[in-house]
Amino acid sequence: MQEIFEEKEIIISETAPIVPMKDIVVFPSMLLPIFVGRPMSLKAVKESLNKDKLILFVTQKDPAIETPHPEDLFNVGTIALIMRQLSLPDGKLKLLIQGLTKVAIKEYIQISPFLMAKIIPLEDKQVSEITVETEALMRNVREQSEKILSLKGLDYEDIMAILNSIDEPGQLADIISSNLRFKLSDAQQALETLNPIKRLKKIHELLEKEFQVSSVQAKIRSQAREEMGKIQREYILREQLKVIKKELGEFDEIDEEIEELREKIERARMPKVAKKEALKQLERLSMMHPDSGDAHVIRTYLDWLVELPWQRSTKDKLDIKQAKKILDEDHYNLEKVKERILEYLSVKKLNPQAKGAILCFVGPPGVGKTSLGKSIARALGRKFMRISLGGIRDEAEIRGHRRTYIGALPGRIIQGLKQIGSNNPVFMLDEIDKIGTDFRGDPASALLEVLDPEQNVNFSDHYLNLPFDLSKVMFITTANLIDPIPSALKDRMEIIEIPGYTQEEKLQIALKYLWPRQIKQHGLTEVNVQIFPETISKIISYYTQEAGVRNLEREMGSICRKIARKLAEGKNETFKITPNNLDAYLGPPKYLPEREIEENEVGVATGLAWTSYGGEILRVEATVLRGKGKLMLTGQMGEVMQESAKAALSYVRSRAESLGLRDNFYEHIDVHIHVPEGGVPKDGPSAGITMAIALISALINKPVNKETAMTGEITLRGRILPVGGIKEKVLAAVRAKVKNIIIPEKNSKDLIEVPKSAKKQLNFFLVKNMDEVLEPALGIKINP
Ligand SMILES: Nc1ncnc2c1ncn2[C@@H]1O[C@H](COP(=O)(O)OP(=O)(O)OP(=O)(O)O)[C@@H](O)[C@H]1O
Repeated sequence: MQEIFEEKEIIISETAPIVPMKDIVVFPSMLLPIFVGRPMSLKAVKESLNKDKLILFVTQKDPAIETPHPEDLFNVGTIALIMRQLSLPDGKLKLLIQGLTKVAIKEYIQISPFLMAKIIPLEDKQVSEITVETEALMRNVREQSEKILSLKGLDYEDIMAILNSIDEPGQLADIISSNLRFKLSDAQQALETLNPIKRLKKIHELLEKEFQVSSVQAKIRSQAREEMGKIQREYILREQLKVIKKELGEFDEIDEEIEELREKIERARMPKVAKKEALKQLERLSMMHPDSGDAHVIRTYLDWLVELPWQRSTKDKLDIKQAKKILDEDHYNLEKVKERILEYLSVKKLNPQAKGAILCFVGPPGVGKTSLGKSIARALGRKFMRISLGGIRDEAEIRGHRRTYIGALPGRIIQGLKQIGSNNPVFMLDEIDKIGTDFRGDPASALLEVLDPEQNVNFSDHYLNLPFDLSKVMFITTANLIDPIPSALKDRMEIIEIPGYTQEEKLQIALKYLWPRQIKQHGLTEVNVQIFPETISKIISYYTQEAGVRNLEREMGSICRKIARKLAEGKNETFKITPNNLDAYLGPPKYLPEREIEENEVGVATGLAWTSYGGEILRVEATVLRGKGKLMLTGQMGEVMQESAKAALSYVRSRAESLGLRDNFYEHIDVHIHVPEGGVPKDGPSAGITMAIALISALINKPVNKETAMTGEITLRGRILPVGGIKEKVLAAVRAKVKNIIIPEKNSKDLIEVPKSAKKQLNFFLVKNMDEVLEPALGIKINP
């Protein structure tokens, strides 16, 4: 390269065309090949070739810019001579260039079609003498370069020969910079430093840093190589073993099975502990007789491990508007519940890590608890899984059996997750109010571990004997009644009550959801069959008696089946289902509206009960017989109900005088209280005031107003305490066509839940104590 300078003196003109460089800083002493492809650069090269073959290479501040403007370029670059050029088939040019001198850009005189600038040559400062210090610096720099090049595994001998031959500090710095590809900004800074000693010092620093990075890089590379080597070695050995066994005729299905399991373990993306355990068990399996019982146990265990969705999740859709649309599409009304679900999803959207509360839907059967769960899963884009906990008494149902048991299996939670194949489904646990406890452990406490966000990250199933992360699962529980839910579980859940539907609500649900769904499911259309709202009302009153709509849907299903058959038999007409021809489809009515009492009777009071099937009318009968002060209670009353009857009697005794009874009236009589229907067990304190009224009516021989229904717990002193299920009870009172309803004053807050249409049909008496009940029920007033 020296030769070029000597052959012909090069005069650098005042202007130069510019080629912007994306990823390299060109130094004066560099001889290097360059590819030019951008249109602006090709034009600049053409200009230079037409003139003096000199061209200015300036580096871009940001390599990502495709068409740089002056402000995108550094201000100092290197003028180079194009020594050779070669056109490539793709239109690019390959140049061989020799860096000549640094220049600073004074001003741009042209921007398009290529950049051109006025330039001022920059001279390095003179170094008068090479001091000992400089010499030492130069040696250090050479040594470091050698180390780095060798760490990078490059062929360094030629470069070192050049570096050793240079004794000018500035030139040494440039050659190193051009050969050791520093970061662009560092290399540019070196280019701009005109003091050669300072420049070399800067290079020294950069080399030091580079050395450290290269050492670490080399270490990582060798570790990776070692690791790969180990895996490859094992693989090769195993393959060889296979071949040898095959040659010897020993390779059989067992080895193949082990290999297959090993591959499955590798693919199952288990956490480290689980994988370690799986490989351990696989090793044991490979040493066992394949038909032994133990081998079978291990095989089943490994099958479970490899098929569990350890890391498999579905992606959540958290579009709240869309979720609302889906919930509305699937369910009529239920605004409160939907609102709560949307809030839950919104929190999830803002903070995906949030450990949301566990929702618990409580309500009678057929009110849509399960189908709400399904809608939530649909709205979130998750899978849906449902298991029923009704009647579970054994803890192992939840947590699995230890593997030592014959036929042991994981618990239902792990089973469900395997079945569904993702670790974040919406998981519905039905009938949480019906789990029991006995000598086989306490399933509720195992459930606590499942539901508690603090613990379920490491849920341990006895069968797996390994922690499984349940924290991504969205658990929803359902129950018919709140009270039987174990309180520790209740504390961890957010209870959302879904009370029964009114007649009107049922009608709307039937018209908008159930009927269209049924006709579609049976392959019918609106053309084949028409149903009238009055017909549906008749089905609701005469063919079903429920708080939900499940039986209603079933009855509609049977209508559709009958019509489908007729159509299939060739009857091509439009079937109109009217209240009058309903019998032809569903047979005679199954229920007649609740019996109305013909006239006011002595000793019969109308109470209101709340069962898991909704509200019901409850007639309480009391009779006074000659006797010795005995209290007889019949009609399968539970303990609480019996105590409540005793409290009612004690109240009557304490108010004997005001009621016009003798002080010791009870000494000569027996009292019998009966609650029909005798075959059905009943319990709870809410019939307290009803029993008291029936009793007083029998004692004072005054009939009870048949238009009045009542509910409330009574204390010994006649105070009236609030009771549950007010909405259901009010609805039952409306169905029974009574006019007045007596409820505890403390229950007034629950009336908000009661539909307005129902409230309009009743006179409400909100009472604080028993004395206030006497007037609407018996038409008597007593002094407090
Ligand atoms: N508000 C509603 N809007 C539309 N359909 C409803 C509504 N409520 C209930 N349903 C329908 O009633 C049927 C029964 O509901 P679902 O099976 O969800 O009841 P459930 O409350 O889970 O009962 P269980 O406690 O017995 O499991 C479903 O087909 C459901 O779609």
